[in-house]
Amino acid sequence: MTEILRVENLRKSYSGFLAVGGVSFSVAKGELKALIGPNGAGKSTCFNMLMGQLKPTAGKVFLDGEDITGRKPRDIWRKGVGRTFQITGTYQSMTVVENVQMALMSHHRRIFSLGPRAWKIYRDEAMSLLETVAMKNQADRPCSILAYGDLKRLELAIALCHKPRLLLMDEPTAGMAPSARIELMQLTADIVRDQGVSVLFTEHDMDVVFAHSHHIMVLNRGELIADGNAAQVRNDPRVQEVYLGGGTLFKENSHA
Ligand SMILES: Nc1ncnc2c1ncn2[C@@H]1O[C@H](COP(=O)(O)OP(=O)(O)OP(=O)(O)O)[C@@H](O)[C@H]1O
Repeated sequence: MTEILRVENLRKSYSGFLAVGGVSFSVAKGELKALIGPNGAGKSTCFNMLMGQLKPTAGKVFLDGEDITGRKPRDIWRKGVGRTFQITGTYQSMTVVENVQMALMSHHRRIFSLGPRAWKIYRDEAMSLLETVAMKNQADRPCSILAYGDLKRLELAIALCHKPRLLLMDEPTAGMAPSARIELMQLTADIVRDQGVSVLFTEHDMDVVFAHSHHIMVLNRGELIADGNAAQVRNDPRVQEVYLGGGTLFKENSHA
């Protein structure tokens, strides 16, 4: 297994309160890995430390072997760590393809160097990314009229503009209908398989988590209590205890 991300003994305390208490884990190249846990477990705190928004109290983060601990978010993003958020950050007045072109211009650092010609360039590349997320037929629609699930797929295309080696997805399916959730994660799994990108995501919907993740980590009160495949995590007594018996959360028809 080749690691893209390695986290060693990462800790964060807020005025003496230990939100993340020394977690260690890794994400492999081409892996789709979930980080789950009850509310307040420390998932967002962990993500924010990986992405540079929060400085760890202690511990190290390595990207492809390089120490990126405490680096600025923009540096980490430039090094190939992308992120999607719970709330989409698209420009509502622009069309779908223009939003992707804008992200491509930013990636190629040409955003301020072009005038009206801007919308002619990167269109083919943008259309190809829209094809990846099955949004090509909506390219010229304004974002303001898109369904929420389509906005999330567009956000994924925008994140891919920067050719991330690792993509962090914070509750990607929040606010979506159950069928759209499964579709979005299937799309993400296809991208992981076809492009070799690694994805680490947090999620509250256990059907989504158990249907698509290669591995699952469980955080509870800032401590990592499990890290394994679906069957290992489902059968872990500490995990079952945290999820109040598990029966209703870990469905038998989920993939092992
Ligand atoms: N800025 C802060 N100051 C003080 N405490 C904080 C701060 N941010 C988070 N916490 C606390 O740290 C703990 C972990 O919070 P965090 O948001 O990381 O959890 P989470 O697992 O992402 O939760 P959720 O699933 O509800 O988003 C919680 O007890 C939270 O109240």
